[in-house]
Amino acid sequence: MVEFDDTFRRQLRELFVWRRDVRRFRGDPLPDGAIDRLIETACLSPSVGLSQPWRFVIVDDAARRRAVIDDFKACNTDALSCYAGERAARYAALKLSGLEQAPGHLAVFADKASDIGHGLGRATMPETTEYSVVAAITAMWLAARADGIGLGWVSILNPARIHAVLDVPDTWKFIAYLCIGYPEAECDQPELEQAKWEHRRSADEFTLRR
Ligand SMILES: Cc1cc2c(cc1C)N(C[C@H](O)[C@H](O)[C@H](O)COP(=O)(O)O)c1[nH]c(=O)[nH]c(=O)c1N2
Repeated sequence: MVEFDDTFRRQLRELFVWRRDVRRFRGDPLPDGAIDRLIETACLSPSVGLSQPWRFVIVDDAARRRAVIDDFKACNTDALSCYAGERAARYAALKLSGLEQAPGHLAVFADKASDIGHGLGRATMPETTEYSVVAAITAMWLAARADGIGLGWVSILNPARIHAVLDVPDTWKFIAYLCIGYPEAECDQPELEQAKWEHRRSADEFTLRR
């Protein structure tokens, strides 16, 4: 039986507070096998029916990385055009990916066709496949931070384009593109909060009692 003491609980709380979405990476590379170890930890996550629908693609190929960066730039330009006035100026000033600097690129997909888990839990809620993959990404995000490694989630991308660039099976649904590396700085406040784009609100605002 494993027990966790107060010191551990305090540190775990600190891990949640200090986990960040990282867009600014130092240039130094990750140790050999670091991404594989994060994937192993992510694979301990809960999944609907134990379906383990997560599929990981470590992207090392320079041409594929370049294609992803180009897609991000195109999508980010489109996104900017949806804002006007002061909000547009604020959006334009945000740094919304570390794709160019991050030593590690990792794409994450959900396999919608896998029969692992024999369909348990998915009949009325097929989207639980994607939820399971997001649960794994969250675990990886925290595990990375515990190792001093930063992770940045990029969703300003065209899923069909990423699918084609990475040449993965049609049944895989694109969930996330992750930049991984050592952060330039540590902070206990989201970067979007520092940039005054949005602020973190209290849990009361999101909690109903019935
Ligand atoms: C599904 C999803 C998708 C994205 C993100 C997150 C998640 C959960 N986030 C990161 C997001 O902006 C960040 O989590 C919040 O601003 C809160 O900051 P911390 O994660 O607490 O640092 C994110 N950030 C970014 O710079 N570019 C992006 O495309 C995205 N996309």
